[in-house]
Amino acid sequence: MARVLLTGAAGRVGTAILGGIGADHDWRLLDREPPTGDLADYEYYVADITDEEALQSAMEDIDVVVHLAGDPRPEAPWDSVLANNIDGTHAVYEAAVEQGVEKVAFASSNHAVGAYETDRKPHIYRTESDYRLDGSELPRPKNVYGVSKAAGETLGRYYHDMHGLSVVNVRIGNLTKGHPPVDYERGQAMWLSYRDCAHLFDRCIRADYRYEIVYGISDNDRKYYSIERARDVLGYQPQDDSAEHD
Ligand SMILES: NC(=O)C1=CN([C@@H]2O[C@H](COP(=O)(O)OP(=O)(O)OC[C@H]3O[C@@H](n4cnc5c(N)ncnc54)[C@H](O)[C@@H]3O)[C@@H](O)[C@H]2O)C=CC1
Ligand SMILES: O=C1O[C@H](COP(=O)(O)O)[C@@H](O)[C@H](O)[C@H]1O
Repeated sequence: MARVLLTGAAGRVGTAILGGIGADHDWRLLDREPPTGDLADYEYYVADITDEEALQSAMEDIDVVVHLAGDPRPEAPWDSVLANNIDGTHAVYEAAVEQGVEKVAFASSNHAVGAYETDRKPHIYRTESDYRLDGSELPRPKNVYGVSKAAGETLGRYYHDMHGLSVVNVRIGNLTKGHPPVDYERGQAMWLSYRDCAHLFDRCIRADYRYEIVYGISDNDRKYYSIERARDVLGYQPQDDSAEHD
């Protein structure tokens, strides 16, 4: 069993992960919100992600950090993404190096590459399109939230190259519980089910890798993100497809 620190555990992605693989690893949780419901059963740190002392303590004897904490709003202002997303991710990597953590899985976003869609939409959201981003392309954000996610990916590159951490950046699509977004082609093309989300982060915890950027979507008929890298490197085997909900 890996010893895993999950930051941002009280949010939607954290809920999907713990709901699917909560029994499969030895978890420690961190969030600035106090635990409610089942979260109270876990070892839990209530702290801001920029609190270096709390991070040092939360990462003691931890093998893998799954870093989700941050401002998830595409419309988030600069001061918020600077503090919560960029400073927060920097603080996580600093503590990870200090505490000898082996791997970090970072919740990046489709918004790190949102500008590739300009002039190509809505065609690329449709089944007949074979346009794919595969993770080898440069970031092209359309908002400062996306800029903060690109910065997080680059921080990971630095901490991999200069400090030897294994890093996987998961450019998460659109996570929704139960069914894909309705009347939203883009959201259907980048849908990530709760089940596939939990499985994908399980693979991030278990697999061996160096520095990776993968897309976190289900195996949707409509897609403009390739999941081949996640399949090849992580052993990701998604079970869901937004088309099954049409
Ligand atoms: N939900 C989605 O479809 C997607 C999410 N993501 C990323 O995944 C991560 C999690 O997103 P969600 O679960 O959807 O968001 P959420 O808002 O539901 O959860 C985020 C959690 O992080 C905590 N948090 C925020 N700032 C913090 C801070 N400064 N210190 C400590 N805890 C803090 C919040 O209290 C919350 O529990 C975010 O980094 C987001 O950018 C990326 C792409 C898509
Ligand atoms: O990064 C994120 O992306 C999803 C999907 O983006 P949207 O533009 O289709 O809403 C978003 O729902 C989530 O809040 C955000 O963190």
